Amino acid sequence: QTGSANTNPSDSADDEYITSVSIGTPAQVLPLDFDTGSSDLWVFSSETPKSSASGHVTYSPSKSSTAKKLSGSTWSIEYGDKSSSSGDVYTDVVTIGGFSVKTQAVESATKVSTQFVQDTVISGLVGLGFDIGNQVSPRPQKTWFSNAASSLAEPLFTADLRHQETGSYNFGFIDTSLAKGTIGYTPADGSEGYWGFTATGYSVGGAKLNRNSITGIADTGTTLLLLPDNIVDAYYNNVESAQYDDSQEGVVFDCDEDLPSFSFGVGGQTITISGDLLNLTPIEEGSSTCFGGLQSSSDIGINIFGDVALKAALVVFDLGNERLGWAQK
Ligand SMILES: Cc1nn(C)c(C)c1CC(=O)Nc1ccccn1
Repeated sequence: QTGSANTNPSDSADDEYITSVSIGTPAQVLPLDFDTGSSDLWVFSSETPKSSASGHVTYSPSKSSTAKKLSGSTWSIEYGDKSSSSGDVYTDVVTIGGFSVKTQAVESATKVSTQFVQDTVISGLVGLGFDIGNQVSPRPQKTWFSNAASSLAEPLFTADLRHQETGSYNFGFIDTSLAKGTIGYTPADGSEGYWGFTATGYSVGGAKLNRNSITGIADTGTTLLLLPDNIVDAYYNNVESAQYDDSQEGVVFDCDEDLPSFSFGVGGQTITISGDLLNLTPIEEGSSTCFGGLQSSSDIGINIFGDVALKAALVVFDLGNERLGWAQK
């Protein structure tokens, strides 16, 4: 068996990617953010304070004949950007891309931070990280993919995120036609809950790859490519108008700059992110100053290959072989 779901950028800056997920009987369809950087499936629900839920599509377990309360279970999660949510837990049928998991833990939010309240285009997250990262207490729950893996043709999924166009999450199979290059594989480290890996080197503007390795995570739930200061500086030294903008908390530059590409080596392949993908968006509507897709990870403590990097590749999240595959798109 397999599953295939389309995913769409949430806005003109490709801030997030929205995928429709069916929950319950009859189906309640919610727009969710698939996040390989976390391991909880949580949703805005009938239990979310009305003021917080305003503008969001919500899940009502009481309207689902297959919903069951997981008595005594609660959850609470805080993301790296300090956004957070918490609540209680139901099990229900969850269908993604035509594949159904009958008894999936659906974490219902009774509390959500302002970042989520304001982000009305999504109704929650689908964690696609490793089960060890799940935040349900007292008994941690499995992710949707973990529950699905044993029934899928192959225990893997792929992410094909695109700039301003429809992409896909495929489960149980690899559509190699989505990629231009060969898929290179490298070991994945799931010990922290997310998909950790090491890139073997990098280069700016088509130069030869150096051999400075970068250890980080492949994170569909984070917008940016977040790397150490030395790499960020090496990149923006090639961008004449680049400067750090305190209010934007990142490097900005003139929108009409011709940005260099950024490449990294992984699994014997080279993934090149075009300069266009590294110009994220004007800092404000109509501004001629743009915000960079590559920013510093130095105060985060972890390097994150977020959507800006993932958009350049077809990425295979191979749980069965504990490895990540990358192919140029
Ligand atoms: C770890 C980290 N530090 N900082 C500054 C950022 C932005 C991150 C990544 C992060 O928070 N991603 C996220 C946020 C909400 C939902 C899903 N993923």
